[in-house]
Amino acid sequence: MFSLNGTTFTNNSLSGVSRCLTQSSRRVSAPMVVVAAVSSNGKPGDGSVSVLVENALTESAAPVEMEVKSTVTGGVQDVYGEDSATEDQSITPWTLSVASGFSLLRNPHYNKGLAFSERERDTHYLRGLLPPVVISHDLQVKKMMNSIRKYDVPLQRYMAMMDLQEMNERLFYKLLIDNVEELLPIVYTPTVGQACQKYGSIFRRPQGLFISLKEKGKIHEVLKNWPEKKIQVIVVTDGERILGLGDLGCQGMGIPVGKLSLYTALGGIRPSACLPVTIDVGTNNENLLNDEFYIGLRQRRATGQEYAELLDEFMYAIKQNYGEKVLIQFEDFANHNAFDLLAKYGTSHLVFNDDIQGTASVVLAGLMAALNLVGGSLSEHTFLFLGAGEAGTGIAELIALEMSKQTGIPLEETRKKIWMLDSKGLIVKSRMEMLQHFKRPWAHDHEPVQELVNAVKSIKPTILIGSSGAGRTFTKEVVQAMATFNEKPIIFALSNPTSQSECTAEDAYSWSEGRAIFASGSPFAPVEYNGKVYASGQANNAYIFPGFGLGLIISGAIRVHDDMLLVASEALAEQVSQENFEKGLIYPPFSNIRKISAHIAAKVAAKAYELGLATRLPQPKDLVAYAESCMYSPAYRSYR
Ligand SMILES: NC(=O)C1=CN([C@@H]2O[C@H](COP(=O)(O)OP(=O)(O)OC[C@H]3O[C@@H](n4cnc5c(N)ncnc54)[C@H](OP(=O)(O)O)[C@@H]3O)[C@@H](O)[C@H]2O)C=CC1
Ligand SMILES: CC(=O)C(=O)O
Ligand SMILES: [Mg+2]
Repeated sequence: MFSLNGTTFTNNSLSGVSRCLTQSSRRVSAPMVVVAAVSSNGKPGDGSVSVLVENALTESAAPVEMEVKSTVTGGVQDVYGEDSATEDQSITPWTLSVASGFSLLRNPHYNKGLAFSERERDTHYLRGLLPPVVISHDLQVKKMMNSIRKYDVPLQRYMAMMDLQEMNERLFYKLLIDNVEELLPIVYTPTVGQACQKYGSIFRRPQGLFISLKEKGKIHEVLKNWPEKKIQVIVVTDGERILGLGDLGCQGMGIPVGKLSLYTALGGIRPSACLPVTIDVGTNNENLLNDEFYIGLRQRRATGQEYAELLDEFMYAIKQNYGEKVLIQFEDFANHNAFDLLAKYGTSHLVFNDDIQGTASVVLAGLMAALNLVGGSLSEHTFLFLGAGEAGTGIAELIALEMSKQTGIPLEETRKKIWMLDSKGLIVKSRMEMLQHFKRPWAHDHEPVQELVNAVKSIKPTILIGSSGAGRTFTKEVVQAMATFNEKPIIFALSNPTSQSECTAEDAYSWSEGRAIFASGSPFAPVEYNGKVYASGQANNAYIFPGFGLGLIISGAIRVHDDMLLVASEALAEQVSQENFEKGLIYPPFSNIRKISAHIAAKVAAKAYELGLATRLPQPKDLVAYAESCMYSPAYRSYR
């Protein structure tokens, strides 16, 4: 235990105290680092734990290095700072210093690289550690984009981005925000898929928490090893259905890391409030099990009670550590767990399944916008899905709900406008007994149909949605069939990454003779067909979850409700401009995403207040302005 300027530090309370200090200081400047060679549990350890403390202690804190040498309790300190009477006992070698000099440059939260001003270089012992030039944040962005563009291989660009995130967090986020359309495909789909496939080889430093079966019984303590304490959003995966790439086990970590970087860049959640988690219960991926560089548990997946117990311990440890209002986003779980987890924890925690709910909301928004181009109301359309899993049935249910709200027709009836095909063919009543529970509402009267093309010809959908994870399944025959009975066929190829997309933008436009209204989960470059350029939209839940999460946080919501998903869809659809429609776009450009997120957040928050699910009172008058004011900005802070 020791005191500094009236604040008492103990081994156990150190990190907690450090966060309190951070929270209480918005106008901080001298970045402070506390270093102790103990574990965060307060036990003597072999590693060192760094806890960042923005200096809120005094207005005039000098950026000098202060060392507090500890003795074993009760001992007498000798001239060397050691207690010879107790030298056989373990000690805690505390050092406490303002982050300055070399350590400041190595600290991603505070580092500004060449943007440190002349004054900061003087006051923070940076002279000589940096070349003489001082450059602006904007010039740093330009320079970094130049370097990133030099890499031809997307994975190299991804690694350069990850290195930057670990070197200079604010530059990383400014780069991403200022160049979102160019960099989204790098930090997110499709490149993040490749990164997960190679995560074992490219793993350098922890970007999130790995919670494996080895941590069973200790998850509460493991959470304390994460340096940040005030967590608002957790994205968690167990790696079993990573994009359309299948079971990538522990290497799925790239997904929570990527999603959370979008929470910050697109939704303005502070990076320190984001926690990526990968639950490792093993993998059934033989290639990974035999890969010497695999980083996860080398065993087949635990299931049943063993799985449920680990998840249960995790969910309750989260609540114990971070409280009732931390948002837990389930991501890329396999459907045999995803629906059950959402149902199980939906009544006790603030949970959101992005694949089921976020995808539903983004697709509904795209459809609402598409109706401006094709006419008719939702209930006048007929829907066919290829893929009846999380994404497919999640979207179908939200569309049916919206149709029911618009028309007053019961949900059981509106569902009849929606047809689904899985790997065994069209979902029909005769298959009912064998169907998983989430497919049953979609089993309608029809003779069995095996092939998609035959289902298209028989059902004659106006809207075709791919959510199968099976690449190139919208064949020429399928798209041509859609174009024979639809003037403007609406075709969504949602599966990620690009390799798994049900068709390409070029396929959709050329096979439909330029008449398709097309959107895809991973981006495609504009396509030229018959002398005209067609730009397609990206139907990806990245439009929804950042703003949705922000809305939950600013209202202090305690539960997610379907009506919040519906208003999020409306908010997104409202952001599509006439100019976008004229280009055939049904989503607004990602370059406006922070404004879009603020609108989504405002509508979600308003709905939370209306439903009595908001706890942050009183309700702000202008929720859009409030949402915007809460958003993290990557602008550099100046250090005194
Ligand atoms: N754009 C976006 O924002 C999002 C995109 N996705 C993408 O959607 C895809 C599916 O995800 P998700 O729903 O979670 O996965 P699921 O595993 O839950 O569902 C996949 C469904 O596709 C069916 N399927 C698989 N292969 C075929 C095939 N060849 N023909 C017909 N049906 C097939 C499966 O059938 P069966 O049940 O018989 O096995 C299952 O019903 C992924 O690629 C994912 O990346 C997901 C979320 C968001
Ligand atoms: C986008 C997304 O969440 C997925 O493909 O799983
Ligand atoms: Mg996902």
